[in-house]
Amino acid sequence: MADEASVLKALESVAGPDGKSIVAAGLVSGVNVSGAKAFVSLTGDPARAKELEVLRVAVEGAVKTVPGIESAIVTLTAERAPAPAAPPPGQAPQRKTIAAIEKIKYIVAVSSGKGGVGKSTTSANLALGLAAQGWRVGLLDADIYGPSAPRLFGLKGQPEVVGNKMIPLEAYGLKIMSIGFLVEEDVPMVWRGPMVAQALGQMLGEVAWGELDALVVDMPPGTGDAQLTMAQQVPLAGAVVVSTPQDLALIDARRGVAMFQKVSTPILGIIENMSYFLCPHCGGRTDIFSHGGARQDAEALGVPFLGEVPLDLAIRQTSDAGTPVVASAPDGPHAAIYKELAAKVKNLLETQSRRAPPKIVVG
Ligand SMILES: Nc1ncnc2c1ncn2[C@@H]1O[C@H](COP(=O)(O)OP(=O)(O)OP(=O)(O)O)[C@@H](O)[C@H]1O
Repeated sequence: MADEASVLKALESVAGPDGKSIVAAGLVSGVNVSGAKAFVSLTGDPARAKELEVLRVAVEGAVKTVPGIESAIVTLTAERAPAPAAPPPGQAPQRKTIAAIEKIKYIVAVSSGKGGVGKSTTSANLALGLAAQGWRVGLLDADIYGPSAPRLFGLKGQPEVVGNKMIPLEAYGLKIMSIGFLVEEDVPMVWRGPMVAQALGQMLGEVAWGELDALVVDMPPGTGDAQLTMAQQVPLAGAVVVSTPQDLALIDARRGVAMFQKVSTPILGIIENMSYFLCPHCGGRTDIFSHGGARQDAEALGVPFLGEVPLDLAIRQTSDAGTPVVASAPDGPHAAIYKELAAKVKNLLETQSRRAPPKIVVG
């Protein structure tokens, strides 16, 4: 079976613009083999974009000669200049967009300041809630540290590649793409900045999303470099920040809000997850953590508070069984909560002016 080493070996025979092997010249920034598919990223000087494009085709040909490889996706990533300093007050930062995603009306990030607050569960149910409003919806699981779409939607297998595009998997009417479909589950992933950009670029620009009203992006938790890179590179229409009521999570949520503000992405609002406990036996409500913190935080930060989702056994069980609650019990009380949140998000997206269409910026 083909592996990264055999692909890299084949790449050694490809000469770069200066005649040296592209491997020796350091142009290969990532190689990933998944079954019979190879993903190769080339990183080079944007001033040589034309030469690199010719090279991309040559690399594709070379990779396909490796026994066991049936298709190759080769992408070009511009060498990133150091992150620009904060823009002058009142001026939006320059946005580097790595892919043209013109058929997607709104791209919405779902983010959290820290892990484990239910960001993925919220993303999945929010996406289903938007679909329930009649929208065509995609879900991009960009959580490179712990992709959860395979578990949440009970999806296994790899996306088919047709031409040079990956076909998203489908579940409950959503088009779904996850980094978890591309890499083995138990392979530890170490992500450097350019690889994050590369992976995201592939999942956005090299997936046949088709026409979508909304693409919900389940972001990696936290507010570090990877998250900032993503927020900068995706032409986001807005961001939803998920938080739990504990103080620490709220401090992190504030950081999450600040991160999007830094890259001039409108915050659509904060959702408080695991806000209160609903007893499955008596239906009684208990505020396990001090309640209302996210609402107060949202008010203090001047961003909308979208609503509360209870800590509820049915939500956990359905999420972990691959049947998110909005899909498995669409008329139940939990689905009603998510649908209401989705209606608010839809309304905010529609009322807020649409961002300029993304441009491919090289350099
Ligand atoms: N409202 C809720 N009620 C009950 N369980 C929940 C709720 N929201 C999420 N969970 C459960 O909490 C766990 C963590 O949720 P999830 O994976 O969505 O979090 P996350 O923030 O995406 O985590 P990570 O940072 O690890 O990606 C899961 O087992 C999920 O089923």
